[in-house]
Amino acid sequence: MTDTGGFGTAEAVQAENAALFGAPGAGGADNHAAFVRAQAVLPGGVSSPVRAYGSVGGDPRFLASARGPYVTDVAGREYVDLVCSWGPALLGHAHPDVVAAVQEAAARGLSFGAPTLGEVELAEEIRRRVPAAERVRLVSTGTEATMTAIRLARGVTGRDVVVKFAGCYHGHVDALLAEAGSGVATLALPGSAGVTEATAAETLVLPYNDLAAVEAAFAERGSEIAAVITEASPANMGVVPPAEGFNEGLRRITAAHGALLVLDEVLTGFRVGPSGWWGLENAALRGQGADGYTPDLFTFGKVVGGGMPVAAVGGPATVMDQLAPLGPVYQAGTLSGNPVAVAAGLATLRLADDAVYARVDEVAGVLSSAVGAALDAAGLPHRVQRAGSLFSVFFGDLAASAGVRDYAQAQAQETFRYRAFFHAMLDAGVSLPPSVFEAWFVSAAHDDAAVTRILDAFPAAARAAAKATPD
Ligand SMILES: Cc1ncc(COP(=O)(O)O)c(C=O)c1O
Ligand SMILES: NCC(=O)CCC(=O)O
Repeated sequence: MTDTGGFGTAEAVQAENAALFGAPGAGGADNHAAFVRAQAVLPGGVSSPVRAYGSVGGDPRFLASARGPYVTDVAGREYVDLVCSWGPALLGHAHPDVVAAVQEAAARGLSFGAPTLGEVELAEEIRRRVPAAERVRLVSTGTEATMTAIRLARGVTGRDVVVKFAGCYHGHVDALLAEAGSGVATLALPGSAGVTEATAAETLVLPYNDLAAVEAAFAERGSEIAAVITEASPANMGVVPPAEGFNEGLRRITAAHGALLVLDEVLTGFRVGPSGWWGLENAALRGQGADGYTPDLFTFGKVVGGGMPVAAVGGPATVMDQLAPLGPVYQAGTLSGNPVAVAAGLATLRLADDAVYARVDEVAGVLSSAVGAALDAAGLPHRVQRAGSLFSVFFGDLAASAGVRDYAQAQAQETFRYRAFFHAMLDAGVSLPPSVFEAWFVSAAHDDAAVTRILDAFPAAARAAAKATPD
C-alpha cells in the first residue's frame, strides 16, 4: 500500500508530532484527572454524549493533538485513530494544506456576517459533485441541515408528518430523535425527554429496509406526509446498507404521493466516494442498465467542513428557492458559511481526489477482512458489514445469520463483547468509537505503518471479546 496522505512517512509524522507536542508519554496530564475536572463543569464531562465511555467503561481519552492517522492524549500517549472526528477527517488530521488554508482565511478575518466568494466556491464544488444540488444553503452542523430540510419539506408541501427509520440518526432535531441511532442507541433510550407529544405525533418511525411498511404508511396517511428522511446508507446502528432497491423504492413511493425524499448524506457524503453514497449507488444502478434515482433534498456535513463547522442542504432550485430570502421558509445563522470553516471544507474537497477514495477503500477492505479473520480465529460468531469505506462489527450468533438489515437485529447483538474488544484495542494503541453502534472511520493518511498497528492489535482484542461475559 502506498502513502497517499500527503504527510510523508510514519516516522516523519511521529518525529514532527514529537517536535510539536513533546515525545509520546511526555504529556504530563492524566486522563482520569482531566475527566474528574471535566465532570465538575461539563455534564458527563463531555460536550457531546458519544464521546463519553458510558457503554465501554473507563475514562474517555482527552486529546491534545491529532495529525495524520494519529491522535495524542493529554498524557502524551499516541493512538491510531479509527474515529476520525466521527467522519470529517477523510484526509487524516491536520492535513498541512487544509491547515494552511485555514490560517490564510483566519488572517483575513474570522467572521463577516456578509456573503463571501468562498461560500460560492464551496457550493459550486458541492454541485459539481452532486449536480442535483442545484442550490445549496450552508449551515454549521448536520443537525441544522436536517432540521432545515424538514422545515423546507413541510413548507413546500403544506403537510406536517415526517417519516424516519428506526436506527437512523439525523442529529438532535426534536422530530428526528425517536428510535434514533448513534448516542441514543448507545444509551438505549427510546428517544429524548423534552420532545413534546405534539412533535412526536408528527413523526412516523418505520423499520429500516422494509418497503412494505413504507407503502402501508403512505396508503394510510399519504396526504399528511411531508417527507421521508433516510440515511443514504445507515451507519448509526452499526453499518446497515440499504437492501437493493430500497432507496429507489422510497423515491418511487414519495413521488407517487407528493412527498419529498430527503437523503441524509451528512455521514456518507464525500466520504464513501466523490459524490457520496448517492453517487456510488447510482453508478452501480446505471451499470446494471437502470435509471438511478435522485432525491429531492440532500443533507451534507462532516467531510464538507473538513473538521470545521460546515454543513449544507442541497436540492433543485424550485425547492431550495422556497428558503428565505426568496421564499417563505425561514432559516438563518450568524456563523453560516463562516469564512474560516468554508476554507477548511473547500481545501478538503479539493484534495479529495480519486487516489484518496481509493486509499480509504483499500484500508477499509484490509481492516474489515482482518477483523473478521481475527474473530473467526477466536471462534466468536460475528458479522462485519461494510458500505463503501464504512464498516462495523456485529457480535454474536444472531448477527451472523443473513446479515443485519434493521435496528431490531442490530440491537439483538451481544453488545457486551464490544467493551472487551474496545479496551484491548485501546491498550494496544488503537482508538475505536466508544460504541458498538458506530461505524469505524479510516482516512487516506492511514499508511502502512498505521494499518499494521491496527492489524497487530486485532487477534488479542478478538480473544478478549470471545472471553467476555454479560455484565
Ligand atoms: C447521518 C447523520 N445525520 C446527521 C448528523 C448530525 O450531524 P451533527 O452532529 O453535525 O449535528 C449525523 C452525525 O452526527 C449523522 O451521522
Ligand atoms: N455517528 C454519530 C456521530 O457522528 C455523532 C457525533 C456526535 O454526536 O458527537
